[in-house]
Order: sequence, then C-alpha cells, then structure tokens
Amino acid sequence: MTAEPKSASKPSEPTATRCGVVAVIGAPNAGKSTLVNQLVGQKVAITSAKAQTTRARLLGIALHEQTQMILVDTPGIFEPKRKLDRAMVTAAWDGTQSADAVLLMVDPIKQRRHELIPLIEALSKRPERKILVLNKVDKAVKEPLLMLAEELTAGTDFSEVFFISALTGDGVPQMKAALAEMMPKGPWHYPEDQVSDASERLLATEITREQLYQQLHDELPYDSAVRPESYTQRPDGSVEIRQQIVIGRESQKHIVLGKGGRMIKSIGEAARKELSEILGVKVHLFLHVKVSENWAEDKEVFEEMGLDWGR
Ligand SMILES: Nc1nc2c(ncn2[C@@H]2O[C@H](COP(=O)(O)OP(=O)(O)OP(=O)(O)O)[C@@H](O)[C@H]2O)c(=O)[nH]1
Repeated sequence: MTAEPKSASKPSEPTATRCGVVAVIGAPNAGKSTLVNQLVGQKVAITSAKAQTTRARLLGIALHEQTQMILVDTPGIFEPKRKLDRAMVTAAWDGTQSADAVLLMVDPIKQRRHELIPLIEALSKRPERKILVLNKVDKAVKEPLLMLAEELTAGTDFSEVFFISALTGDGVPQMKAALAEMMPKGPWHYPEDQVSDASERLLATEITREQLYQQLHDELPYDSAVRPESYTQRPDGSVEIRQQIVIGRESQKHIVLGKGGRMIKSIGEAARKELSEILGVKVHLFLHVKVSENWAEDKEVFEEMGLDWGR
C-alpha cells in the first residue's frame, strides 16, 4: 500500500498578526496614564492625583493575543496659559495623528457635558475612529453616568462607548479585546518584550517626579521638574543616577527638603526602591534641589521632556 501523497504545500498563511496605534486623550486627571498602564500590564507611565502629570507624549506597548497596540499616552487637554502648557496640549493633539483609534477618556464624576463639548467638537473634525471611554465606574453613580454617556454621544460620531475603571481594571479586558479587533493586519512594530518607548534615563526622572507629587500632595505647586544629570552603570552592574529637582522659588526649597532633609530622603528612597524593581538592578539615586525661576521657559528642559520648543 502506498502512502497517501502529501498534499501540495499550501501557500504560507497570510500573517495573522495585527498592529495599530491607539491614542488616549482627555482632560487632565481623567485617568489616561492609569489606563495605559493597565493595558500594557505594567507601569510605563506615572500617575498622580495632581492634574497635568503627563507632560509629553509617551508610547506604551500592549499585546492582546496576536495583536500589538501602540498606546499613545498624551498630556491632558486644557486651556493653555504658559508656553509649557501650550507645548503639552500640542503634543496631545499630535499624538492622535493617524491613530487607528482615538479614545476620549472622561471622568464622569468631575466632568460635565458643557466642559467636554469643545474637546468633542475639536475631535469630531478629525478623521480617526473615535471611542468614548467613561472611566472611574468604581466611584460613579449609575444613573448620572448613563445620562452623561447619552448626552456625550448624541449627534457625535463615537463608534463605541466603554464603561471602565482604569484603576481596578473593571471592563478593561473587554475593551482591550475590542480594540485589538479594530487594529489593522500587519507585522508588529516593536519586539514582543518592549513595553514603552521611554529611555531608562527618562523613566528614572518620571519615577522621581511621581514621588515628588505623591509625597508632597498639594504643598508643592505644579511648578517643578526633575532633570537628569547623569546615569551610569557601575562595574558591579548597579546603576548610579543623579537628578536635579527644579523648583520655581527659593521659598519652596524647605518644602522639598523637609525638616532635617527628611522629605527629600523619603522621596529618594521610594523612587530608588521602585527603580530597582523596574530595572532589576541595584540603584544608587542622588537628588539635589535647584531653584530656577524660569525653568518652564527653558529650551533645554523642554527638549529633555520630549516637548517641541518651537510651537
Ligand atoms: N477611583 C478611580 N480613580 C482613578 C481611576 N483611573 C484613574 N484614577 C485616579 O485619577 C488620578 C489621575 O489619574 P492619571 O492616570 O494620572 O490621569 P491622567 O489623565 O493621565 O492625568 P494627566 O497626566 O493630568 O493628564 C489618579 O489619582 C488615579 O489614581 C479609576 O478608574 N477610578
């Protein structure tokens, strides 16, 4: 008996992978960075209760089965006053360009319809596919939430509406699966293990800034920055990081330093611990405070943050 002839080899299967860009926009504090971290499955963007925490566009890379989603975390969109604010808002809109889906994130507890109208109108002029995401359902009351969803979608071209909690993850897996379906077929743009486009040096300054915001709560005005000074690997494999905490006024110095230097020590300790965990090596972190009245008008600071000076 002759063996059955093998079927002629089929042409190779068309690629099953998908890859696309999902931009996340919204007012400050809506929960954009929290969502990006949830979708990626690890922390790539810093978050805080302080508005305008995200200052420049950051890419988080999320996977769902055969799909790679490049998530664009953007600064909050608000009425800009200073040059830094304008550059942040420009970076947010730039982040949506040619995205395969734009998510408008809304905090239904704080935001009202009339506050969102200008943003929705600006969004409606854009060609990208738009999705409305009502966040913080863990805290929102059902009836007003549904009413807001109805008001925001009336006469607009949102193709989908999701109700989620970026903080607890409620509703996020379902939304992630739906987003993955919307991505175009094609090869992945990033290696499987890459989770963000930020350098370790930039991530390190962001982690310190997050601690600064978290530990000083409302005592420190939004008027501060963390600048990298050096980032070097020691022969034993550990990393030595030096950073500058820049504040706008001399009178803020004692707030950051704390009594007997206790505050800056605590900020440094928490940031060092978190960085060691993320980088998987021992970290030596040295912080010092510098007063610079005009740091928010400094081209070099803008460029370090990934913002465009010229616009
Ligand atoms: N209760 C609750 N809080 C949330 C949720 N998502 C985000 N938050 C909180 O809301 C605050 C702002 O979250 P972020 O992710 O920093 O918000 P953002 O939109 O990136 O803010 P900007 O950087 O200012 O544009 C933080 O204190 C988060 O913990 C949520 O689903 N539920």
